[in-house]
Amino acid sequence: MVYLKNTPLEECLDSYKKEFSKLIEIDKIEPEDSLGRVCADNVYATRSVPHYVSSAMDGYAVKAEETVGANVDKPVELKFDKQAVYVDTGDAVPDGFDAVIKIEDVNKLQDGIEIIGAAFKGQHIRPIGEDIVAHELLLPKGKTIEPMDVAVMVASGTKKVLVTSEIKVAIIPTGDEIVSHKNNPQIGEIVDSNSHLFAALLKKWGANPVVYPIVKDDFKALKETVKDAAAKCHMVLLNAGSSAGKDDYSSEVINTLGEVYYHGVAIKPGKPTILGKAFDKPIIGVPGYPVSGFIVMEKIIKEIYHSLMEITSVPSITLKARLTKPAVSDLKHKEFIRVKVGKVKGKVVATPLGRGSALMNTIVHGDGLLTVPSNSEGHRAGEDVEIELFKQLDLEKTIMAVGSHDLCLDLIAKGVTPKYSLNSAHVGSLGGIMAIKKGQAHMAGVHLLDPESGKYNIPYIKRYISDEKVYLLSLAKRTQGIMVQKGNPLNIKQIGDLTKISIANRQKGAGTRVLLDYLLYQNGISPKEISGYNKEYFTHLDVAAQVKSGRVQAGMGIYAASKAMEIDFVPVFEESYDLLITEEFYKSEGFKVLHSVITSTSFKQEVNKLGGYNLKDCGNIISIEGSKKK
Ligand SMILES: Nc1nc2c(c(=O)[nH]1)N[C@H]1C(S)=C(S)[C@@H](COP(=O)(O)OP(=O)(O)OC[C@H]3O[C@@H](n4cnc5c(N)ncnc54)[C@H](O)[C@@H]3O)O[C@H]1N2
Ligand code: MOO
Repeated sequence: MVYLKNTPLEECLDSYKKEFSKLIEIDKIEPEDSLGRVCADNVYATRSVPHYVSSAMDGYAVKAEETVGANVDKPVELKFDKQAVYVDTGDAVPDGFDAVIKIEDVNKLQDGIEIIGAAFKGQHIRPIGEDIVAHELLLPKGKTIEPMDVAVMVASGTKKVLVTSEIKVAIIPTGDEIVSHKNNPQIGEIVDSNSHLFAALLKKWGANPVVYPIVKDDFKALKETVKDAAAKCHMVLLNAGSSAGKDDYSSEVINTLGEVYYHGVAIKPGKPTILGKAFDKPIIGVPGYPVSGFIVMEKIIKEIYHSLMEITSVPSITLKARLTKPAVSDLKHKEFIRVKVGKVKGKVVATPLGRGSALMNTIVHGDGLLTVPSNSEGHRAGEDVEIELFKQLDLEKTIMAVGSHDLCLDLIAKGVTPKYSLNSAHVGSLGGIMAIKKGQAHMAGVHLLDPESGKYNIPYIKRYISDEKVYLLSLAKRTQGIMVQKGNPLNIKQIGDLTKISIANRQKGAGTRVLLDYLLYQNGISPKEISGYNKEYFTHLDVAAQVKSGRVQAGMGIYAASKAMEIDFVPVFEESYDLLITEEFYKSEGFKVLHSVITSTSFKQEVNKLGGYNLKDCGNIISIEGSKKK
C-alpha cells in the first residue's frame, strides 16, 4: 500500500487556507461580555479618559503663579476659596486653578493654607485625555479582547463592540478502542483524552468546541457523523484513524463527502494529518497520538482558525539556549522536540525530552519546543538553539536536576514550589555526573556503587569530576531489591534465582544496573545467563510496569516503585541515593530553600509513607575537592 505524501507544512497551510472564505458573521455585544472574543472592526474611544481636568492627589487646588517664592524661611499664605480649594483625588479641579499641593505638604490655617514650596503649573493635575483621547484607536480589528481591553472600552464610552461570531468546531473522537474517561478502561481500551485536550485548546483560543460521542471504526457511522457536524459547525476535527491502518477511515470518509487536499504533512509528530473540505467547511483528520494531536492543534488548526477569523496571531515567547544533549532529526520532516529549560552557571540550557508521540508528560513537564527544520539533521550537544516557550519562565527560580530519578525528587519538587520550580531530566546516575561536569545541571541524583571499594558515589565523582569542588548531599538510603509479581509465585529469593526467569533491566549508566552487575559478579553469574538482561528501561516505575504486565517475571528496583505498581518486593541491598551539587548552586538561595525542604518533618513523613527508605543521614553534606584543583 502506498503510504501518505509528505508535503511541507508551509505549502499545505498556504494553499489550504485560501480554500475558505473568512467567517463574516458578526455579533454586536456589550464590552462586559466580550472577554476572549475577537474584534471584528477597529474599536475607537468615544470619550476621553479622564474627561475633565482632575486632581491626581488629595490636597489643595491652587494657582501656580501665586505660589512663586514660597520656602521655609518665607512661607506663602493662600486664602480659602479664592486661592486654595480642597480637592480629593479624582475631583474636578475648579476653573482658574492649575496646580494641586498634597495635603501633607501644607500647613492648615483658620482661613487658608500656608505653603513652604512653590507649585509648578500642572502639578498633580490630570489633564483631559491624559490616558485615552476621544477618537483614538483603542483595539485593532483581529485583536483578542483581554481583561484590560474590557476596562478601557467601558471607561472610554464604548456601548457595543463588534466581534466575530464564535466559531463552532466539532470534535469527533473515533476508534473501537476509545472509551470515555468515565469508564474504567479494560485491557486494550484507551481513554479519550484528546477530545478534552482539543476542547480546552479551542476554548483558550476563543472558539466554541462541540464534542461528539465516540464513533466506532465504522465507515457509515463516521460518514453520517461528519455530515451532521459539518451542517452544524464551522470546522470539523476527526480524531484518529488518520494513518493507513485497516480501520483508518478518516481520509476515505472525507473523500466521499468532499475532497482530501493533503494526506501527510512533513512534520513530526503529526505526519498523518489530513486536510480536506466538504460542504465548504474544513474537515481535518488529526492523528490519534496525544502529542501528535497537540502539535497539529498548535501548528495547523490554530493557524487555520486564525485565518478564518482574521485573528492577529501573537508571536510566541522564544529564548536562546545551549543544548545539553544532541537533538538529531531526519531530513524529511520539520520536527518539534520538547525540551526542558534551565539556567546553570549563567547559561541558559535546554535538555531534549522523550520523542514518543504518546508521551503527554513531555508537554506537562516540558518548557517548550525546539523546531528542527526539514533538510536539517538536527543539532549537536553544546549548540545554541532557539526554544519556543510554552509559558513565560523565571529561569532564576528554576533548579535543574539531571540524573537518576527517585520518587523523593517529586516530593522535593512539590516542597520547593512555588518559590522555585524543580526541572528534572532522567538520564541515570552517570549521565547526571557528566551533566554536572559539563555545567548543564545544578544537581544530580546519583546512586553508583563502586565494585572495588564497595562505596557509593564518591569514587565515581572523584574519577569524573577532577577540576572543581562539588558537594554531596545525603538524601536517603534506599532498599534495592527484586521486584516480582504479586504473591511471588516463582518464589524468587536471591540474585541466583534470576537465571531461571526473564527480567527487565535498567539503561546503561543507571545505578540500579551497576548494582545488578555487582551482585551478579559477586554471585559468579554472567549477564549472558540472564534472559532479558539487555531489555533497557529508564525508570524504576517502567521496570515495575513490565513486571506487573507479566511480560517479565522480575526486575531490580526500589521498594517504592513496587508498592506504587502493587507488586511484591524481595529486599536485597541498601544503597545510598545522594544529590551531587555544584558549588555555584550550593551557595545559592535556591539551595537554601531545597535544603530546608529536605530537612523538614513533613518531607520526611512523606518519604516514610512511600516505604523502603532510611533517612538517618538525610540532609548531611560533604564537600569533594577536585584532585586537579589548585
Ligand atoms: N504502518 C504505519 N503505522 C503508523 C504510522 C505509519 O507511518 N505507518 N504512523 C504512526 C503515526 S506517526 C501516528 S501519529 C499514528 C496516527 O494514528 P491514527 O491517527 O491513525 O490513530 P489511531 O491509529 O487510531 O491511534 C493512534 C494512537 O492514538 C490513540 N488515540 C486515538 N484516539 C485517542 C483519543 N481520543 N484520546 C487519546 N488517545 C487516542 C490510540 O489509542 C492509539 O494509541 O499512526 C502511527 N501508525
Ligand atoms: O506523526 Mo506521528 O504523529 O510522528 O507520531
